Amino acid sequence: MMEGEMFIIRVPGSTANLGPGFDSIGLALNQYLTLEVEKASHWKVEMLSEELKVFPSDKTNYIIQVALETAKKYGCNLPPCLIKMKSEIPLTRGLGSSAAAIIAGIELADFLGHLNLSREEKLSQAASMEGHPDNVGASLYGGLIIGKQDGEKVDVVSFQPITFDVVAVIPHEELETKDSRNVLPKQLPFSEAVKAGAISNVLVAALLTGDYKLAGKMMKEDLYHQPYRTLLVPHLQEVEELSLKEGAFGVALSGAGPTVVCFAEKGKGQSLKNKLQLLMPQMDVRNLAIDQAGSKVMISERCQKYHSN
Ligand SMILES: Nc1ncnc2c1ncn2[C@@H]1O[C@H](COP(=O)(O)OP(=O)(O)OP(=O)(O)O)[C@@H](O)[C@H]1O
Ligand SMILES: N[C@@H](CCO)C(=O)O
Repeated sequence: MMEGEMFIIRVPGSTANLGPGFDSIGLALNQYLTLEVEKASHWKVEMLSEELKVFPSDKTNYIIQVALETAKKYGCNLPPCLIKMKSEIPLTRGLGSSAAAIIAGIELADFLGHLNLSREEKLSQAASMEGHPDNVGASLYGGLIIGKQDGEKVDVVSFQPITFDVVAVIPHEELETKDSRNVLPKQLPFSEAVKAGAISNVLVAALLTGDYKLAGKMMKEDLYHQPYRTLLVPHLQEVEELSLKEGAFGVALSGAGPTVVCFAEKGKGQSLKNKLQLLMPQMDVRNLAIDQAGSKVMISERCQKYHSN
């Protein structure tokens, strides 16, 4: 990459768990974190979205830290850059903002450092930073992902295209993932763990065979996390009742919350969104689609030529 040339990294946000797929299932959504990157004399981040202005604009920015750590792991030094960053993903709301930031940092290291990492290598690095593969896997692959992590080893299966609408009901209050994980039990009795695993298995089978009614039933029956987190997310039950009545086939807490995601058959999302927004004016209700592509690095022709040399 030459002085003055620029490349763009675009990473979708995501929703995790879909009810019983705790720490394992992720779905990419069409809200994006976007970085415009060009070489500079020192590291600097310019925030183009108001919400991002809470983050450091120097080398201590999380995305730069992820990039530097990734490059170091592969024995590479990165040249400093100016990053212009904007985001449509609300922060700390359960819509995968931290996972998108991690994927952006890894894509930055991969491109700038000519690392040529495979998607599996990127996922392994991202999941070990985030602690679970659900949101990072969706941000990287797009579509629906189902993953299992053991330290740095991740097994993942991804499915595209997945076609239903997603309506996100986003409260104005933040809920940090670590606080939402603190209310979960350290252990489950064996019989309950077996039941919870079976519910998750049926969810996956129902989603992949298009049996959305059954998928919605499984979302509600989750035993892993939603029963414990309703204490922190009192609106979950109300959103669930209203949206099932208004045509959603399923409702789940989005990741660690506090956002609630409602799933509707293709084409039904807009009217569900309009109805929910009227019923809950205090919430930010968004009609979203599933991102099928995952993270992308887009480069100019000259830059591409340099990069392939
Ligand atoms: N664009 C960004 N730049 C730097 N740091 C970010 C960015 N986006 C998110 N983060 C970091 O991620 C934190 C939010 O992570 P958290 O896991 O609590 O919420 P989330 O990722 O939005 O939700 P969930 O993990 O449930 O989907 C922020 O407080 C910040 O530290
Ligand atoms: N699976 C994670 C997603 C949030 O990072 C959780 O529910 O805590």
